[in-house]
Amino acid sequence: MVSFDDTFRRQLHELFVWRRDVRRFRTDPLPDGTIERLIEIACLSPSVGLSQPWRFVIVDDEARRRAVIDDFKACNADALRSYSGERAAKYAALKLSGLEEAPGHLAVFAEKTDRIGAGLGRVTMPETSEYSVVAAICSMWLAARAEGIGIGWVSILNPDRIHGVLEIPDSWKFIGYLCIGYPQTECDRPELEQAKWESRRGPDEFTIRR
Ligand SMILES: Cc1cc2c(cc1C)N(C[C@H](O)[C@H](O)[C@H](O)COP(=O)(O)O)c1[nH]c(=O)[nH]c(=O)c1N2
Repeated sequence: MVSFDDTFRRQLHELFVWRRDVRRFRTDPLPDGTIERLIEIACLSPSVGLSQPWRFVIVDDEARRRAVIDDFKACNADALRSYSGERAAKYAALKLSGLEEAPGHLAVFAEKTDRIGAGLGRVTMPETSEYSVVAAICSMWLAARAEGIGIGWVSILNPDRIHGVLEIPDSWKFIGYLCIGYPQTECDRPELEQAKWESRRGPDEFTIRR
């Protein structure tokens, strides 16, 4: 039996508070095997029917990384055009990826056709395979933070282009692109809150009873 004491619980709470979406990375490399170890932890996550639909692509190739950065720039420019006035000015000032600086690039996909798990839990809700992959990313996000490593989730990308750049099978659905590295700073408040883009709200705003 394993049990967790108050000290651990307090520290775990601190981990939740201090996990951040990181966009500002130091460029020093991660120790060999770091991303592989984080993937190992991610694979301990819950998954529908124990289907383990997560698929990880460590992107080391310079040309592919550059193509992802170019795609981000194009998508971000499109996104900027969807805002006007003060919002547009604010959006333009945000830093929304650390793709250029982060030593680690990890693309994450959900395998949609694999028979692992024999379809259990997915018959009425096939999207639960994507949910399982998101759960895996969250585990990795927290585990990384516990080691002082930052992760930034980038979704300002065109999934079809990412598929092409990385030569990914059609049955894999793109879930997210993660930048991984040492953060320049640490903070207990989301960067979007510091930039006055949005503020974090309390649980009362999101909870109802029936
Ligand atoms: C599915 C998904 C997709 C994205 C994000 C998150 C998630 C869950 N986030 C990070 C997001 O902005 C961040 O989590 C919130 O602002 C809250 O900040 P903390 O994560 O608490 O630091 C994010 N951030 C960013 O700068 N560029 C991006 O493309 C995305 N995309």
